[in-house]
Amino acid sequence: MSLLEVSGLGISFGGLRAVEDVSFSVSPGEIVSVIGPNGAGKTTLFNMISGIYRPGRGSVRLNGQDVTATAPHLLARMGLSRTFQNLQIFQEMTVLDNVLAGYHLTERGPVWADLLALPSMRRRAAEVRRGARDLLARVRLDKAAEQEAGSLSYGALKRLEIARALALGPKILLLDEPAAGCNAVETEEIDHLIAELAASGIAILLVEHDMKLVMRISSHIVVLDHGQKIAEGDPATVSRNPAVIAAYLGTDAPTEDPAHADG
Ligand SMILES: Nc1ncnc2c1ncn2[C@@H]1O[C@H](COP(=O)(O)OP(=O)(O)OP(=O)(O)O)[C@@H](O)[C@H]1O
Repeated sequence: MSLLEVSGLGISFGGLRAVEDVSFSVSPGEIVSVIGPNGAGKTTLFNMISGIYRPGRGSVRLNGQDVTATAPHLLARMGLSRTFQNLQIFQEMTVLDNVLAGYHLTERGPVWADLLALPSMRRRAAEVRRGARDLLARVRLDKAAEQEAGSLSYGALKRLEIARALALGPKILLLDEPAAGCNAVETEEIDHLIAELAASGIAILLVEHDMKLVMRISSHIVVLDHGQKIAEGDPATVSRNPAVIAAYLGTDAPTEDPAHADG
């Protein structure tokens, strides 16, 4: 069974049908990318899946359960985490504290236990710190744990954001343009990290403009244009699809023509 099932999802803003009747699914360990020219509806689709927008039509199922329009913090507890197109990092906090912030959603201990510094809470706090350090090692930022986040390179900040999303132990991770603004080396690091996360069994749903990255790592690609799904399939099939090529050639948006992006 698929981990995430999106069925007939749609939303309108005023008269504009920003997303219309979009369906697809994502299984554990799979990397599914959503691509399309600027304004195609990718971020809006992400916002509906992650509970930020209430869909006008259709449904989202997580592990067989209907989670349509469930609040983001509840979805996070149920195993769906996301990152955002614009960095959501606390620049003045340390790298480690940024990851620790990601644990808040799952912490459910009573406040009085915290205030009394009960041994159980101290043990839990130590466990969480160990977990946060393990996550930093996973994104290759363990040596920077005590540094101010603001001192990191852009690519490192993008990986830090992924580490924070991992704090919640997601079964599926939604990544909104994880390589945007990164140079070639940083993009390759993100590429390896995403592949490692998928290999560990996490399902990945990706929105990304970097076609080389998309074509290299995706198991499946969903193509949107003007809010509608115009194609889907493996990278080779999608990059040869005439409707996809036409959608990209009709705009200045793409980083690269998907038909020539496998090099
Ligand atoms: N909150 C909103 N209110 C009104 N219109 C919106 C809103 N959010 C998105 N739209 C419109 O919906 C359409 C889809 O936008 P969306 O940002 O989802 O596209 P996108 O594919 O993510 O684009 P990009 O690649 O530029 O990030 C656009 O026409 C956009 O102007």
